[in-house]
Amino acid sequence: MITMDDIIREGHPTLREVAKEVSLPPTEEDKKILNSLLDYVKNSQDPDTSKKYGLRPGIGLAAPQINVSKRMLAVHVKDNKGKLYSYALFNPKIISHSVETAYLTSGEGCLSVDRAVPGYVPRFSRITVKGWNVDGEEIKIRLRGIASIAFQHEIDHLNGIMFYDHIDQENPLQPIEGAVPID
Ligand SMILES: O=C(O)C[C@@H](Cc1ccccc1)[C@H](O)SCc1ccccc1
Ligand code: NI
Repeated sequence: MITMDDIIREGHPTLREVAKEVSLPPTEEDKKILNSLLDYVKNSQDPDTSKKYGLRPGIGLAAPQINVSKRMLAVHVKDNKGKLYSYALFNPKIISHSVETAYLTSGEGCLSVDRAVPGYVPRFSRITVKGWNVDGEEIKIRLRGIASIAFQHEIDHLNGIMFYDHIDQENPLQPIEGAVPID
C-alpha cells in the first residue's frame, strides 16, 4: 500500500516532468499502480487506516507523486449533494471545458507540498474528461464543483504543474473576477 513515505515532495524533479502516456491495454504492473493510487485516497479518508499509517487525507493522487512519471490519476470525493466521484484513470484528458471559472475559497493544498500556500487557484468550473479505466475501457465524465477542481489538480500533476503556479502572487487572496467561489 502507498504511505506518505512513497509520496515525493516539491523539489523532486519528477513533479516538474510531463508524464508519459500509458500503453494500452495496460500491463498488470500499470493496473497495480493505478489501483494503488485509488486505494491510497480511500485509505487516507478512513479515520482508522489514516491514523494507523499516518496518511494525510486526500481526495486525489497522481502517479508522478509516487515517482512514477506516467499519466495515471485517482480521485475519490463526494460533492455537496453527497454524490460520489470515484475514478482511477489512465491517460486522462480534458476534452472540453466551460468558459466560466471557479476556485475553492479555502485555496488548495497538495500531498507533495508540506507547507500552506495561501491563495486562490483559478480552475474551469466544468470539464469533460476522457480516460481509460483499469480494464482499458474508454470512459467520458462530465464534472463540476469539487470533483472538477480535483481532476484539474491531478491532471496538472501529469503536466508538471503545481497548484501554486496558478496563484496571482501579487494578490493571492484577491477574489478571482468572474469566477464562481466554491466553499
Ligand atoms: O496532492 C494531491 O494531488 C491531493 C490534493 C488534491 C486536491 C487539492 C486541492 C483541491 C482539490 C484536490 C489534496 O491533498 S487533497 C486534500 C484536500 C481535501 C479536501 C479538499 C481539498 C483538498
Ligand atoms: Ni497535489
